[in-house]
Amino acid sequence: MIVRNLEEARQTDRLVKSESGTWDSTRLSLADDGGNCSFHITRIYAGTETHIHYKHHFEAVYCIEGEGEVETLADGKIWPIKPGDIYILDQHDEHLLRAHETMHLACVFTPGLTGKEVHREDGSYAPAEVDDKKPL
Ligand SMILES: CC(=O)NCC[C@H](N)C(=O)O
Repeated sequence: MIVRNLEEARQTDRLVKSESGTWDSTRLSLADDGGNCSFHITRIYAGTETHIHYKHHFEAVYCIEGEGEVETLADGKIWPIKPGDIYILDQHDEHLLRAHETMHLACVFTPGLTGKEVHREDGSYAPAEVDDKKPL
């Protein structure tokens, strides 16, 4: 059993600030907890746009607070996002995330992030390392 608290986690290195200056994210659960996922509370700052393209991860994003939109680049479609909405990047969809107000999002990544990833220029995180010492 593991119990953590958001405000306490924000006082530790679980709080990560983006190099782009457009978001921060508190990694409440990471891959080393043992599940094949990680769980984050992410704040997307008001008035910003972030280019994201998770080529190696599946991500589900639930909006708790704040409004914005996602533009999927393959089709130019704009998806308004408000509290209560979930968007699911089931196709590794390349997108722009725009926040009209600061958005508070609960994000689940599969496979889970280790916490050391940085957003690369193409908007992705590197693939999870294969643990080849793990028994099959
Ligand atoms: C919604 C989204 O993917 N924002 C970027 C940050 C990401 N949630 C993370 O925690 O690394």
